[in-house]
Parts: sequence; structure tokens; C-alpha cells
Amino acid sequence: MSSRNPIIAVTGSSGAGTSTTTESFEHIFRSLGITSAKVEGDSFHRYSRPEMDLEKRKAKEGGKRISYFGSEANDFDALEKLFQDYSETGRGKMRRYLHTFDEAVPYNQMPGTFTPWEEIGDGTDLLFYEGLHGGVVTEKNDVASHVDLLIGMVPIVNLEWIQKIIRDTSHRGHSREAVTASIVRSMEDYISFITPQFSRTHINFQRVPTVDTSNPFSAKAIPTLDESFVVIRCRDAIQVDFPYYLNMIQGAFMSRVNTLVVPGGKMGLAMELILTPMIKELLAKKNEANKQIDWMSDL
Ligand SMILES: Nc1ncnc2c1ncn2[C@@H]1O[C@H](COP(=O)(O)OP(=O)(O)OP(=O)(O)O)[C@@H](O)[C@H]1O
Ligand SMILES: O=C(CO)[C@H](O)[C@H](O)COP(=O)(O)O
Repeated sequence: MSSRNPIIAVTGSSGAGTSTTTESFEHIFRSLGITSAKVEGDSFHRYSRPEMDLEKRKAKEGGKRISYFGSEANDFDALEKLFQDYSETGRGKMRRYLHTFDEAVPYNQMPGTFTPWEEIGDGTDLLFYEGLHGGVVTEKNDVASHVDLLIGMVPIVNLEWIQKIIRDTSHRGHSREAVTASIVRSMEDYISFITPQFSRTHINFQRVPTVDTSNPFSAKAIPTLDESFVVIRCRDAIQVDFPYYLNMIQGAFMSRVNTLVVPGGKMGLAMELILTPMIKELLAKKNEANKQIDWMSDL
């Protein structure tokens, strides 16, 4: 963690909606005049798509499983180094994993490949990470410890699977069978690496549908925001003005002392109301820390 170069991470499983909710953050950043260094979690996969296919086959032959959720298929050293470097210097290295032709064509590359590593950070106010492992902790790596504001994006699991299946089949060129197989293959890593992160977050946003999602593997469409509620759990230690949110968000109610529930359509508004003061506070601390450095260098 660093006052001078803060890091915000939105962490969630594949299909949880971390990319989608990035729009709300971008809106907050624009309104506060913040320039961010944006990092996508998939950039820290260890293998390109063809390499991962090979690794999956090798693992299967050895009676093992490898998935995008675990430490074998992701470079947690590089992710932790980026967070550490950024918090110390305001700079770091990142690249992109290109999922689709639309993403790959501007780079003259194929889907399932990485762009070259590049330096990021110059002139930015904060680093914004969205992806799988913003709050990961393993025996070797502690990514969570570098994050100043950690947000969990966690639809209930049936909805998460529906979102993943529909997104991966309609935009990423995978078959329904292949996506289902990847959900099955990833389950152990999901429990070991993904879910523990949500106990380290400052806030979790959990979308809960109000329509039947009993069989996610046959779902034809993603339940809309109006067909869902969002359960927002804030860690006890953080300062949150619940009475203000209840007043501002029509249809909101408290389900526990630290848990606000809002209609799905109000998710963007709730994110802005809750997160804007927190992001302002990060910036105020950053300005204060910079002033102190300037003051010391004038001595
Ligand atoms: N709140 C939401 N309401 C409706 N649809 C949503 C919502 N959030 C996400 N989706 C849909 O779910 C799918 C997955 O979302 P998204 O691509 O944001 O997930 P992700 O967490 O970034 O996944 P990955 O890490 O695999 O890229 C998309 O099709 C998106 O449109
Ligand atoms: O979303 C994912 C993990 O978060 C994907 O499963 C992973 O990035 C591989 O992508 P692709 O199937 O496009 O090669």
C-alpha cells in the first residue's frame, strides 16, 4: 500500500463482470479528473491460448488439472512486482491478453496472444486493476497487501456461469461444451484462489438474480439488471454512510448492519455514491504525501 501511488483493484472470477463495472470507475475517474493506469488481470496469464491448450493436454495426461484461476497458469510474481513497483515509483510493466479478433487486429496479432510488455504509469494518479487476482495471497505472493482499495465483483455462482457461458460463446468463439468443461476443470482453483479473495476485500458487490437460474448450462440470456438485486457488503472497519445511501437510492434496504441491498438498475449509482468518497480520500492522502516529499526536498 502506498499513499503516493495508490492502487485500486476490482477482483472477480471469469465472467463476474469486472470489465463491465470498469465503466462505473471510469465515470468516477472522469468526474474527479483522475488519470489512471489501467491493467487487465488476464495480462498476467502465463501462457498464450495455444500454449495453454498444450499445458491442459499435458496436465490431463499426468492426471492433473490446470486452470486460468490457479498459480500455474498465471504469473503472480509479475503481478505482485507490478503492484510493488507502481506503489513505490508510480511506474511498472504490463501487457494485454487479446481475446478476440476485434482486440487483436489493431495489434496485427491473433486472438489468444499477448501484446509486448510496455512501461506504464507516467503521469498517472493511480493504478486501476480489474481481473482475476487483485486480492490473491499464496505461500509465495501477497498481491492483496499492495492494494489500497480492494473491491469484489461476485455474482452468485449460477449467474456468474451464465455470464461466462454467454460471453465466451458469443464473443470469444468457444463452444458451450468447451466453456462447461473449463468451469469443471477450474473448480478446485476457484475455491483455492478466487473465493478467498472476497474475505480480504473492502467491499463486495454481489448480483443476485430474481429470475430462475437453476440450470445455468441451458440459459439463453443473461438476466438483466432489472431482474436482479445487488447485495453490497462493506467491511466493518470502513466508514460508510448507510443512512445517506438509503435516502439517495430508491428501493434500497439494509439486510445486515454492514450490508446494503439495492435494485440491480441502481448498481451504477450505488457504486458511484459509495466509491467516490473513498477514491477522493485516496487522492487526498496522495496529495498530502507528495506535499511532504516536496517540503522535505526543499529543506
Ligand atoms: N451487471 C451486469 N448486468 C448484465 N450483464 C452483465 C453484468 N455484468 C456483466 N455482465 C455480462 O457478463 C459477461 C461477462 O462480463 P465481463 O466481461 O465484464 O466479465 P469479466 O469479469 O471481465 O470476465 P473476464 O475476466 O473473463 O474478462 C458480459 O457479457 C457482460 O455483458
Ligand atoms: O476470462 C478468462 C479468464 O479470466 C479466460 O478464460 C482466459 O483469459 C482465456 O481466454 P480465451 O478463452 O479468450 O483464450
